[in-house]
Amino acid sequence: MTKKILILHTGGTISMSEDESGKIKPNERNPLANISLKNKSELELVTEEIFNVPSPHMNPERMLQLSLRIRQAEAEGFYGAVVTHGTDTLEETAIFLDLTISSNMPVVVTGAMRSSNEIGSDGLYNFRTAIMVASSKESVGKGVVVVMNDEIHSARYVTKTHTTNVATFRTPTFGPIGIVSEGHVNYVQTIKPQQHLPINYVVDQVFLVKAYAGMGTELLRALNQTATNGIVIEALGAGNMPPETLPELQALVEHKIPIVLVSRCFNGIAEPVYDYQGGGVNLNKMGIIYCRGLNGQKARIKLLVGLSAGLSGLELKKYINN
Ligand SMILES: NC(=O)C[C@H](N)C(=O)O
Repeated sequence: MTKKILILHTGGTISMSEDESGKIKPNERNPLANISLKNKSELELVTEEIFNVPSPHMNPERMLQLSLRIRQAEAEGFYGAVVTHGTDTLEETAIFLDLTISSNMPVVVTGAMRSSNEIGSDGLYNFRTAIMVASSKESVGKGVVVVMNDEIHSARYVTKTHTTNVATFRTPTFGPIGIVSEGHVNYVQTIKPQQHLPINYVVDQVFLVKAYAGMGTELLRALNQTATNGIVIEALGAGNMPPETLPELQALVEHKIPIVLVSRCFNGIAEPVYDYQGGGVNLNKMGIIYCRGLNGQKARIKLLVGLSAGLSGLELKKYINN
């Protein structure tokens, strides 16, 4: 039976090319139109250019538009979906889709580090591999995955780790969930299921701040406003903050602005472990929410999705904790 795969192009280097001076620019015609597949007769590719933007131009409204299109695709009989995307914010869009699409349909996000006409361009290759993964029966029920450089990563934990290397996408702490080799899709691990919130609207004013040695109250005070819906802090080590920040953190908690804490460390999980002034035990008692295993930019998307679904108080805490 022919499998229908929805291809959603959003832009990024995968759709760009290099000019004579070596500058990378968007194209009128998407270079991925030239794809050739081994099992073409078994697949029907339906292509839509939903956006044509570099990924620093992505935002939660566009992520929502993508999510809504994919949710509709299942009802239209699609077997799977492939999203091509710029790599700079790919991990944010991927987790947004993962948190907001509740179906078992395979959804694969991919991109490229080299534009279409550069030597060693990885765009067409990643695109073809992504289609292979999206059409594999092994991918059903795996949630949203990111496929780059022959690796399959969960949308939840994958992150961009290098500015230019084609092996930039990595999953710190947990590793990839699978690989593609010799045309075969191999999953090697499954990750914990999570709650899906199929939202239809997104809130704004959710901020991300990084902690540093000697941090004071200035940045946090600037965010202590009625318009602020939530704050994610990339805290120190296992989840600690400099003591000088405590009065302003307390003021934010009193103003009922949700504060979510992750670690600024590349590996590991933030947890309330240390019982000193500014240590995690203190922060947890104050009502600051710990988010396990996500990096700052992903925790921000999770907080934004939770708030957009109308969660607050204990419900929000439970959602973020899991
Ligand atoms: N490799 C890439 O796709 C980077 C590009 N700046 C983008 O995110 O759109």
